[in-house]
Amino acid sequence: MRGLEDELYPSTPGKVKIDRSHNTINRQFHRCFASTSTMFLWALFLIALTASYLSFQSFVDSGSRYISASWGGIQWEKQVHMSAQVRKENGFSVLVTGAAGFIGSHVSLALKKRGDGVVGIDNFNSYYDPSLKKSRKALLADHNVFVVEGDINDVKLLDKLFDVVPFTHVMHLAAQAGVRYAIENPSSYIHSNIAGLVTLLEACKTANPQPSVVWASSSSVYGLNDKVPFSETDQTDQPASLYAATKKAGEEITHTYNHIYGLSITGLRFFTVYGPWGRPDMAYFSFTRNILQRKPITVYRGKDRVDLARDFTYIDDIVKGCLGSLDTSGKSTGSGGKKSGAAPYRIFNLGNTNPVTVPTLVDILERQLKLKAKKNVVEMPGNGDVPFTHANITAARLELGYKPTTDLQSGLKKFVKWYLNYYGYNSKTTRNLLVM
Ligand SMILES: O=C(O)[C@H]1O[C@H](OP(=O)(O)OP(=O)(O)OC[C@H]2O[C@@H](n3ccc(=O)[nH]c3=O)[C@H](O)[C@@H]2O)[C@H](O)[C@@H](O)[C@H]1O
Repeated sequence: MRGLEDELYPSTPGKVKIDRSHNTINRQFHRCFASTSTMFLWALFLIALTASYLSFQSFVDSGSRYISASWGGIQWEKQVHMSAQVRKENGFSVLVTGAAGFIGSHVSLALKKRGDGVVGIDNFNSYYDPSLKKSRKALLADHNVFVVEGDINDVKLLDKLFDVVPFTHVMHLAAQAGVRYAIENPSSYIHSNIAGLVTLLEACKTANPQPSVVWASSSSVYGLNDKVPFSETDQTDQPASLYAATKKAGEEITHTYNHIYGLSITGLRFFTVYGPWGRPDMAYFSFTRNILQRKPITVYRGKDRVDLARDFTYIDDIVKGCLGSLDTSGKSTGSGGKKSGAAPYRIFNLGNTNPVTVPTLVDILERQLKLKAKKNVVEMPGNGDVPFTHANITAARLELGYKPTTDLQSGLKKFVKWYLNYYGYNSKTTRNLLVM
């Protein structure tokens, strides 16, 4: 008699026995029934296999975008405490979101250096090379800044952090950045820039004491505005990208939390920030990489062959603007989720006030790298870009003491120096590369 295992597998070809007994019909019926149930079992097995493969894939995908690292425990709390320790009179304890990001890591370091307590949070997503984020985290760890691996959408984590540390300020820099990537992955902008923002504001509103919040808006909110330079009072109701729309929505959402709960809010409209430890997705960074690797770069051009221009702003100037914002933010007025008076609501441009065209950016890089770029000049695709940006910084100058001091040439020099060093273009190799 064949066992269940035998029924699951077909007989060896060429070895099928012919059944000649008088019970043939009965046996054939059984055999037929057995082969149907075999097929059914196989089908079930395949469905289960496919389902587990798909769920494993989605686990891997989501895991690589939002690494859900574990947090909590005595040791973890100790690290958070240590990192939040204030080392000067009237210093702040600041929660920096997006601390392993470009601007976040620079701001965290500057705060720590002047004696404020800093705790970072970052989800280390894979929008660009997470190893660069890990290196920034390591750099911060060398300066006693602890970066918690977690997502700002994690309510329990935020509650825990506010439990452990009575943060005086939140510097909210975590976001899905990038103007053109929104075409590819719109939901990531909603996840970080809308849902994440609301989750964070909920935690801030409930915290006791309520922290003052300074957060990253963007020059992109000016969208199709053509009145130059861009002032904070200009219209911002014509965003050109989903990224810009989520940042504009952020300005409205933060206003609501200021109005209802008395949270002190300062929104900073950053203008194309660049510098060492920068973002690989941005033009100055990817142009440098491609030029060094002798790969072509694509230079976008506006209608009627007009060059695109940006008010490129150096990271150190932006850091000063962020610190100035924290220093002047004023207090939140609410407690236990209730407002007890009006709190400041402010928005500032942080730009350089000196727009430079993209071809000029390329010229500067060519000179500094001593290499010629292979340029493909194409018309700007309609995927969210705007033709130019130019900041009016009067308000920031008056209220924050903001005064940018680094022009594009000097800033790029520092960036290129960092880039060559970080990516191991040692002096010998670099000398080989520095041939026009
Ligand atoms: O101020 C902001 O709020 C935003 O600044 C930044 O956006 P952008 O000003 O668009 O910077 P970036 O991508 O470096 O492109 C610069 C120029 O190069 C052109 N560009 C770009 C890529 C390319 O391959 N070719 C090209 O010509 C391109 O057409 C553009 O003219 C941040 O990424 C964004 O997160 C947000 O913070």
